[in-house]
Amino acid sequence: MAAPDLAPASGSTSELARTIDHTFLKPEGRRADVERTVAEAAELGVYSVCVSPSELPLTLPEGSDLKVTAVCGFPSGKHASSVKAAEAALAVAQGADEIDMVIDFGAAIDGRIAAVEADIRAVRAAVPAPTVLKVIIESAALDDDTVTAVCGAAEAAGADFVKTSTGFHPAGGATVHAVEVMRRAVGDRVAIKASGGIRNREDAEAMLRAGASRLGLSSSRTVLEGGTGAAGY
Ligand SMILES: O=C[C@H](O)COP(=O)(O)O
Repeated sequence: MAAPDLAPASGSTSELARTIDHTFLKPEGRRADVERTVAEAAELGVYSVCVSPSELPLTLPEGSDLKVTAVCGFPSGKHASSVKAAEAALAVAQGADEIDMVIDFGAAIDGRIAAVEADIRAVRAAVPAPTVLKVIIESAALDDDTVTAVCGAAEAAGADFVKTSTGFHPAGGATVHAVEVMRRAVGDRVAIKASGGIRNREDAEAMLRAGASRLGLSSSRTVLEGGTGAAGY
């Protein structure tokens, strides 16, 4: 398993940028939107650019150290495990450094945690380290006990990160409370990514203080510049 990325929050804008997966996942996204997102990610100095798997391979700016993140089983999580595994493996073959997979959170609500763990294990087996595997639990759709149980399943299955949200669920996105519950569940053994609905710097820094070490943001520029971003993905 890759070493968890647990660097604490720090005050500088460039250090905040290095916690960000700059994200563009709009279903109606066009190639020019993705190219703009990649260029903006490089300009802002963020950690990675996060896109849909059909956008891979990406052309990165010359000399850039930008990482590539692809989502998997996104956004519903209701894909067969073998399909998620194949999707993740293809994304890595096409240049993804990190995979953000969505669990079957309906199964989690049912209490079928062993099935959730098996689903994560299937993807982990398809994309072993050094690929970083993040597990999106859609925390706003789950109660705290279920969030805790799913975090345990993700840890047991070898995930590098647990991640709050897709940003697509009507129940909402990341909250400080969810990050705190996740931190209690995984300690410092698994890293935490907060994503979905983070629109300003104050909220971004609150997530980091609560225990996240990575942020998923479509409003990266506005957040880094201290403004308030619009809803988006
Ligand atoms: O994982 C990333 C999310 O889709 C980003 O959500 P957002 O558009 O609310 O920042």
